Amino acid sequence: MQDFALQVDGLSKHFGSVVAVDGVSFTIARGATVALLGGNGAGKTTTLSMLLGLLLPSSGTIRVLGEDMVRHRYRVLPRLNFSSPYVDLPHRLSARENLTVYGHLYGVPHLKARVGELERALELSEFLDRPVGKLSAGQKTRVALAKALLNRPELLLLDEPTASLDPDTADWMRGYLRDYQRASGATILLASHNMTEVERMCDDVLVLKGGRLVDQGAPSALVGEYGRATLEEVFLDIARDRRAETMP
Ligand SMILES: Nc1ncnc2c1ncn2[C@@H]1O[C@H](COP(=O)(O)OP(=O)(O)OP(=O)(O)O)[C@@H](O)[C@H]1O
Repeated sequence: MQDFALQVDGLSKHFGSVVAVDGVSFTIARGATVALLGGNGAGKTTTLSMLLGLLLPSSGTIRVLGEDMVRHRYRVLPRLNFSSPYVDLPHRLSARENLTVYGHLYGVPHLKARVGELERALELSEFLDRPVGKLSAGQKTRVALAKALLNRPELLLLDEPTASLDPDTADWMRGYLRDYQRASGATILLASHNMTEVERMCDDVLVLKGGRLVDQGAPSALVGEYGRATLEEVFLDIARDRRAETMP
């Protein structure tokens, strides 16, 4: 039997009359790197929030690392982590204090050494002792990624992980995440609007539109299926409902 990091079945989320996620089902094998794609308002952040146990689904089931997320999320939460530009770290605490507080919350052993490891790996030294509220957007993103890696998660959920990074730092960060994934065997699910990033990092993509899963597959397979040269063009076809015109 295949070992899944994520098994999602019939997942929906309604906010009053707004249907943010509408009957989404997918599985992600352990060790895969998968992208959640979709235009603004497609339901990516809502889906990630449900996978993290931050939002309760209106219906459907989620199994994370084999555990039912609604009934047993406390069993599985120590084994995953996330970063999101929409979740701020406490502003008055320095980056080091933030990492230390979160490290204690996650019960990270040898915490000082782990923060030191991440400081070196993610090159945080220059701003580690500054208040997070005073950091640039890109520096905050790096601290948020360090926070997400503190407990060496088996499942890493990343919402636009490189959105505020300059192209050089973004490229380096992608390399770091790929190395982490290879060394640890972790599974990564990332929401991104950067198609080049997705083509470089991801084994598979899940495409959401209006809360529904409208397509999925390996980036190269989708590019071939749509008769396009890049994933960016596939994305535009899906966003603009051009699939029928491009398919034989
Ligand atoms: N708490 C809420 N109350 C009402 N509607 C909500 C709430 N959260 C999300 N929505 C709506 O649900 C839909 C999906 O939003 P979501 O944030 O998941 O989209 P997204 O794919 O992450 O978009 P983006 O790329 O713009 O970040 C949107 O129409 C949004 O307005």
